[in-house]
Amino acid sequence: MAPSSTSPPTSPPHTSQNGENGENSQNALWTLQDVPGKGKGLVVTQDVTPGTCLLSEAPLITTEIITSFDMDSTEQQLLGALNKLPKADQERYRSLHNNFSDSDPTHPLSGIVRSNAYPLGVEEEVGGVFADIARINHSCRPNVVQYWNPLFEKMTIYAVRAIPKGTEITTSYIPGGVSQERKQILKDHFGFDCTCELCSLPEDKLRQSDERIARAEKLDEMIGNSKNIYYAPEEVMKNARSLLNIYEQEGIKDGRLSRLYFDLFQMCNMHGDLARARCFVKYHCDLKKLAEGKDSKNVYEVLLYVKSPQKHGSYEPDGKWKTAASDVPKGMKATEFANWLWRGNI
Ligand SMILES: C[S@@+](CC[C@H](N)C(=O)[O-])C[C@H]1O[C@@H](n2cnc3c(N)ncnc32)[C@H](O)[C@@H]1O
Repeated sequence: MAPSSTSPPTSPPHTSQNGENGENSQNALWTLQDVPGKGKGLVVTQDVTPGTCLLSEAPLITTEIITSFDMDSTEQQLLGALNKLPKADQERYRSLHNNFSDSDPTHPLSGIVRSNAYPLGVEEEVGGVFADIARINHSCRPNVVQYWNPLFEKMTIYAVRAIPKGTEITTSYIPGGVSQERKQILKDHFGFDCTCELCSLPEDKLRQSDERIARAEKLDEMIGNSKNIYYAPEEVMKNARSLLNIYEQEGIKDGRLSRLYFDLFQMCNMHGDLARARCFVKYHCDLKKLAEGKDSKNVYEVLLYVKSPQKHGSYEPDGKWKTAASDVPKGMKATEFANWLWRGNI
């Protein structure tokens, strides 16, 4: 369980936003509260189901304005950008947490960027500071996923697991890894010692989790290797099933899971198996919808392949696993279907 707080809320409850057009619903979904050992955090005020949009927010400031590596100039550029904002937004920015206020007291605005900015897209250099999203603490087993929606120029936060009332909303600031690596990155880049539910497990449980994650990384590497996909697809299928089991055990619901399904989609397509390709791309698409909303650019892009997997560049019509997209079996029991889907590797 993510930590929850019994402290009184420090702001009134906030409403959900549907992520499609930013309209507010009437539901108060979260409040800003003190969270023991982590400063402030966002805590849900009601049970939240997976796929709920908890926040959809435009940045107060983006780091596009930063053109210098010199800290004094960076601070000046941030000050210039901040002064252009309405007074209330300036105050919201200045009130955000700065983890570097002791080590670098002369650059407070830069310290706020370093402590709170999110990249605006995958492998994107430009970051953004968001007034509410900045209050979400990190967990190595998070319950939400953040996604920069370039179509609306907003960061969205969707629940990817059920979040019981009173539980803190947590996201991951990093891509994953075993506990020692995670701790090191969080310390080096964000300046804090992680106290999340995963890092706080008893030693033996943490060791077991680390072993699973290390094995998952090896499997992921094997599956991502194009030679294996081409020459050893049966082996890849078996390893993918094992990887899926680890993700289930570890509660991993982020991009690693949706990428696994996309890899399988491409592999089945490459071997002419349109029926399984269609199933795997559908699972990928469903996960993207859950984590990014149905108005995500990534969802629009893959919907075409759910309908017509052969339109993807990976399709090889004379592959050795040849099936038609309409060959997906109907009316099977779940175990029978899984046995078909995984080619017996269940
Ligand atoms: C982006 S801010 C999150 C909101 C912040 N707690 C606040 O009061 O505004 C990141 C900071 O929160 C704290 N924090 C976030 N996740 C944490 C975790 N898992 N363990 C310990 N501290 C955490 C650290 O001080 C970190 O530098």
